[in-house]
Amino acid sequence: MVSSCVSHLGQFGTGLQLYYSLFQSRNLSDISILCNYVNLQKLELQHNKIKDLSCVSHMPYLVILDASHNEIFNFFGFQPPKNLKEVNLCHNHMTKMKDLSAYSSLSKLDLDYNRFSEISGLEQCCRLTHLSLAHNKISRISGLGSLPLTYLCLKGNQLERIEGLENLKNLQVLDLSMNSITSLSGLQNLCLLGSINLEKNLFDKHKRNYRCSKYSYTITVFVTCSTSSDWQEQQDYRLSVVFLLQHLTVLDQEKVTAEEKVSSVNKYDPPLEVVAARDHMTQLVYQLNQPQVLYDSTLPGADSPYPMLVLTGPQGGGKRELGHRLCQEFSEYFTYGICHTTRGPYYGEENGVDYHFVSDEDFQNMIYMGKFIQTMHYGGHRFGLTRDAIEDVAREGLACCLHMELEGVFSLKKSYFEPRYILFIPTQLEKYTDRLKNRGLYTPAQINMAVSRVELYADTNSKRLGFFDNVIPCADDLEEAYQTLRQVVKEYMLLEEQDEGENIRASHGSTSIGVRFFLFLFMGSRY
Ligand SMILES: Nc1ncnc2c1ncn2[C@@H]1O[C@H](COP(=O)(O)OP(=O)(O)OP(=O)(O)O)[C@@H](O)[C@H]1O
Repeated sequence: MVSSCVSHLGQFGTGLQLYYSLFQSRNLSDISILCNYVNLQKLELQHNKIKDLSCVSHMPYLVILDASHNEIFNFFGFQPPKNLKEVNLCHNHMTKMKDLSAYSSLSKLDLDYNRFSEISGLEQCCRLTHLSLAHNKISRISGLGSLPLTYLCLKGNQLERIEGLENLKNLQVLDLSMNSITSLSGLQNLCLLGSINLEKNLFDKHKRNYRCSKYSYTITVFVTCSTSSDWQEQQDYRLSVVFLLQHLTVLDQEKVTAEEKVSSVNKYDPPLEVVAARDHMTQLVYQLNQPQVLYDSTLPGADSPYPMLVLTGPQGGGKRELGHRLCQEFSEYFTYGICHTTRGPYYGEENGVDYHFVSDEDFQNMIYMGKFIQTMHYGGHRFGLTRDAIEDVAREGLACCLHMELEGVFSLKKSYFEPRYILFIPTQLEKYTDRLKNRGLYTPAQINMAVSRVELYADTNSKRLGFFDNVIPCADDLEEAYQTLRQVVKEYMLLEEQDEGENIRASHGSTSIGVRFFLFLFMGSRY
């Protein structure tokens, strides 16, 4: 039978000089006669009843072997042809893989529809770029080491976790559909992955926390059922995968759109502008829903806006202490605007002095009541500046001094207030870290977050010219920073060092007149 096939099919060259041979669907079981065809380079044996491939040992030039849809039990039961590149052994009866290090040219291996329960013996196949093991009985991804795989299909197995892929740096296409996977964890480092199929798995409503490498935010990704018919859940699921795998172009056989990419970033790691715009919009909408109150003390005048000083910088870097000292020294001109927070008071902090300490519920109600100009989440707590806080200061004829994180600054910049923004930036990270540790208030994670945000401030300063009105480096000793701060503030106020006290007091008598004059200078000198 085989010899008649050989004589009829695919023969070129003469006699035993056969390069390409095709024996599809011939009901063949014994192909031992092929031992004589030593020059074969491509052999197609699919849809037969072949059990034994040992004749391949006699084909040193074989490059492509297709023995799919046969009855083979023995995995690679032949001596390695030196140049064997592509092997298809799908739809056979193989159960155990063996060491393939001798098959060093192997680049494509199809083993779908067998009975393998474990991936092994492939680690040394340093040219293997395509591996398909769909519809086997594999329950763990292992044995892939750092293969140069660009394509990996493990569809229809018994996988519960995504693991063992972290070193597949070249992976571009991954099919894990029809398994029992419940979490996306394990996909994080696949930065070249362009196409993934996760259909028909067991993702349910588990919350997963991923650390965003950039600024060490912890974001929560909701992994929802990919087979769910609920549109919103489906959207959340897609966005969370797209966020995790930023090079993705195809997800579950559907093209990933540019809109999805933007939405995923805006959802899970929004740029500061987006956070600020959302916060501003929220506060504005709730304010507009309330009866309008005229806040006359802080309304921008014809010549100048209401003066405010905003001290910003990473947590615990010194801005609060410096601000307090400034308000004490220049108490006739500045006082602190008191923000609201949902965090509990630290030892020594007083309600209504350091913050208004409120519950989450009260804070939320205040948002609904349109009380806030800006709010922000920080370290698991909420912080917010109300219009009343500024108004209380303004009614005393004083300028308002505030401290806040960068997101607050972005948000405040969208309002009609036009403060001076002074950035305090730690210059020695080690000392800044020690300072945070010594305060004894923060967990290691909080310290890491605060320290990692120094870069965010520095980046904002270097990329946005004029975003901060002044930048004051903060070394370990805050004295120098304070002297710079007072100098800066005096320059705003157009005060000369030698006669500052008399000058202002003598010229303007009462505090409020003095302040009004100072306010004019304060804001006017800016433009
Ligand atoms: N309304 C607000 N908007 C944005 N950020 C705010 C607001 N109020 C306070 N913050 C900032 O939130 C961060 C956390 O506030 P918290 O009072 O817990 O800080 P802290 O540990 O006392 O450190 P710091 O000495 O920098 O204030 C600080 O950087 C603070 O300046």
